[in-house]
Amino acid sequence: MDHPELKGNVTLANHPLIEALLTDLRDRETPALRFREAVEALGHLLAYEAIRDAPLANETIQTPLETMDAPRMTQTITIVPILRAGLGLADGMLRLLPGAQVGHLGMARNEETLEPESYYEKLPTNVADSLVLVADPMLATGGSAVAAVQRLKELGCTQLKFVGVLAAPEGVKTLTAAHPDVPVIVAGIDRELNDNGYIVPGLGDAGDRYFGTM
Ligand SMILES: O=P(O)(O)OC[C@H]1O[C@H](OP(=O)(O)OP(=O)(O)O)[C@H](O)[C@@H]1O
Ligand SMILES: O=c1cc[nH]c(=O)[nH]1
Ligand SMILES: [Mg+2]
Repeated sequence: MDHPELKGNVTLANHPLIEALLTDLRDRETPALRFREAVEALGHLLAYEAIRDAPLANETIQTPLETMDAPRMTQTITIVPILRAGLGLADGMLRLLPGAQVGHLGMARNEETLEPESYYEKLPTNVADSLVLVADPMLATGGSAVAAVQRLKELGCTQLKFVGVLAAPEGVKTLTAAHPDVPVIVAGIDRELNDNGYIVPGLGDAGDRYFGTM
């Protein structure tokens, strides 16, 4: 499928593993345990894509055979899940980036207005000096992602990326228009939003399916 929103800073991470995991998430028959595993595995794979351009610095190390200069990642990374659904994605990302720090932003979408309402914030004091990976599986209207990035910019963050699983074209457009400097990495872009602000065909309510709160 052609995705006109795939331009500039938007990456559709494609790999057979990613596509198959996304199908598991979409399938209404997928049990909660498998849904959680698949979200976490996608966090792992999407983090791999998100740090593709991370800077490296050489360090002198000793192999069992000789001395050599070898690259290490030097950048501090902060993973910021948007609660609740971002938590599972962030867990998978952390498995790939065990040295990362984690900040939390609590946001709930008002079911009538579809506007995000902020209810919690806890971020590392040095967040502004780090590469911040905002994690939320769903980019629907884009309201939650725009507000999260806005808040992180208010705190001085300049290196931000949004990592998501499934987006609606509307969400991609809104996020990239509001924050053209922020790369967006997603596993899928669906057809549209329905009248209730759900992504279709989609996967339903990610937070409810992950936590079993249907
Ligand atoms: O792009 P938007 O239109 O803002 O919608 C996306 C948001 O909606 C969902 O969260 P929700 O508010 O349902 O909270 P939850 O994760 O606690 O279920 C999802 O996890 C995103 O945060
Ligand atoms: O389809 C959607 C839209 C917003 N949030 C979800 O969890 N799913
Ligand atoms: Mg929800």
